Amino acid sequence: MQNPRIALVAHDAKKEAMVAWVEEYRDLFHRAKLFSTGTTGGRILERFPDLDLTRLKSGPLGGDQQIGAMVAEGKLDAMIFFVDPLSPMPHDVDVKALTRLAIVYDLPMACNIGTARAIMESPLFTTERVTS
Ligand SMILES: O=C(CO)COP(=O)(O)O
Repeated sequence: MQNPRIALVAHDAKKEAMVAWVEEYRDLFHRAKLFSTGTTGGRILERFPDLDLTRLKSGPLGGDQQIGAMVAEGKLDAMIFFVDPLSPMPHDVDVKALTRLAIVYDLPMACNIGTARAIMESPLFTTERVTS
């Protein structure tokens, strides 16, 4: 895929892991269009300022819902969302809604590093899609 459109989101306890994971795939991400919730995007851009990354609102302030709208409009090719399974979230309903939309629209979505690696190394990103 030439310019994959990828959403990157991480809860606070997972933000370091997200930045480290972006480092692993930085070559691919340099030709991707990235979209992140506010704080996650800020952390990624601090480390990789040259990425094409659009920061949306912070998750608890509507960022998850903005990404959900992109899913519903077919504007994403994959979503990587490192969820913190051990902390209660004030915006848990938004997280659930976002996950639900990824299922509804059959969007490849990873909630942990293992699945995120599997997606990035899948034919979706490693081979050119033939379009007619
Ligand atoms: O809370 C989030 C996802 O639910 C992430 O939002 P931030 O990237 O703004 O911290």
